[in-house]
Parts: sequence; C-alpha cells; structure tokens
Amino acid sequence: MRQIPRGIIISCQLEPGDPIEDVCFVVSMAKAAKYAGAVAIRTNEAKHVRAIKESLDIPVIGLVKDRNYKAFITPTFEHAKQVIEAGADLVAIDCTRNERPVELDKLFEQIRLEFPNVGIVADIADELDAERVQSLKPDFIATTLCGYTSYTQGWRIPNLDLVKKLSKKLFIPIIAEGGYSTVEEVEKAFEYGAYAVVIGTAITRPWLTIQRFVRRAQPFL
Ligand SMILES: CC(=O)N[C@H](C=O)[C@@H](O)[C@H](O)[C@H](O)COP(=O)(O)O
Repeated sequence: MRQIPRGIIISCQLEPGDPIEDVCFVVSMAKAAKYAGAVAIRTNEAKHVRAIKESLDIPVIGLVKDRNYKAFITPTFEHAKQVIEAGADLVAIDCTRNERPVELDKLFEQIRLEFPNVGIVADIADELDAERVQSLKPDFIATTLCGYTSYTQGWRIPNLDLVKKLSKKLFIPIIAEGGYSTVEEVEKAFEYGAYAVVIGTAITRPWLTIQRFVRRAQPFL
C-alpha cells in the first residue's frame, strides 16, 4: 500500500499571525479528523508534526513554509529534515517554477538518500509543473499551489479541470488540494480521478469562517 490510503486528508496548519498559537489546537483538529475517517493529516512545522505523531496514529505529510524563498514550501533539505525527524511520513515540496535555493532533482535525491522510507508530495501550480516533476517520480502530485504563483495568479480554485487533466495524463496519483470547501467539489475531484482530496481552510481555520458571519452582520449593527 502507498504511504497514504485513498480518501480525505485534512490540512491543519498554524502560521505566524494566526489568532491561535496553540499546538493543542492542531492536535485536537487532527484527532477530530481521524475520528471522522480522514486518512492523513497535512501540517506545517516540526512542532506540529511531532505533537500529532505523539498523540495519534495517522500518516502525516509535513512541510515548512519559508517565505524567504519564492518556492516557499520546504525549499531546502534542512527544512525537510526538520519535519522528517519530527516524524513526518511524507514531506511536501514546492515543485513550482518559482525561484528556488536548491535544484529540485538534488533536493529529491538527498531526501531519498538520507530518508529512503519517507514519501514525497510534489506541490505544483499547473500542468507544466506536474509534467516537469514527473521524471523525479514523486509519490504524489498535489495541486496545492494553483493560484499561488505569478503564472497561475487569478485562476479560480479549486481547479477541478487541472485535477481531471493530470489524472488522465500522468502515472502518479493526484492529490486535489487548494480551495476545496464543499462536498460537491470533493465528489467532483474524485470523479475526475483524484487519489485523495485535501481540505484545510474550510475546516481548520475557523476564524475565517467566523469573520464571514461577522462581516455579513456588520450592516445591521
Ligand atoms: C498555498 C499554501 O500555502 N497552501 C498551504 C499548503 O500547505 C496551506 O496553507 C493550505 O491550507 C493547504 O494547501 C490546503 O488548502 P486549503 O486551505 O485551500 O483547503
């Protein structure tokens, strides 16, 4: 079996500037996800990976976001090492055409050499990114960065067309990710061939949901 079975993956991340800074929040969310039948958790930072792995038995995709680089998701081996040593079963790597500090093939090679049991999720933004990374044989390709690069800026997400195209064309399983917020979108992604679907913000950033309600109430107050 692959490192992750087919199904729903919950992305549970906290970043600087978020109103919650508590690792317990990430762990509780991960527990809720597992209880409800999610097959894996995606999270950022070694401290979150470690806390989840210590509390429950579920595959974790780890990443580190470093905004000093344009290719900001786990841009170097050092970033990857942090989350892998914290217990991540897979590591997510920014595989866009954005400027990066290390060549992608070198980064893949070093991760595989030092951590042969850890899977690699290639986070891409468009079809060309996916085609290019295919030769490096990542375990999964995720549509995470569609809409978040200069060459996909303004594209509507979730990008179900991209999932459809990639699933048809590539031999690597596709993870649909980025902007999924309704059950209908998730159904479509599976219908179009997704191996798994990641849902994050719609579930694990509750302050954004609250803000939506608060803003709609404003004119009446
Ligand atoms: C672009 C970027 O930095 N994406 C991150 C990748 O790890 C996360 O902030 C997202 O929450 C995750 O991809 C899930 O997507 P959504 O939150 O839209 O369901």
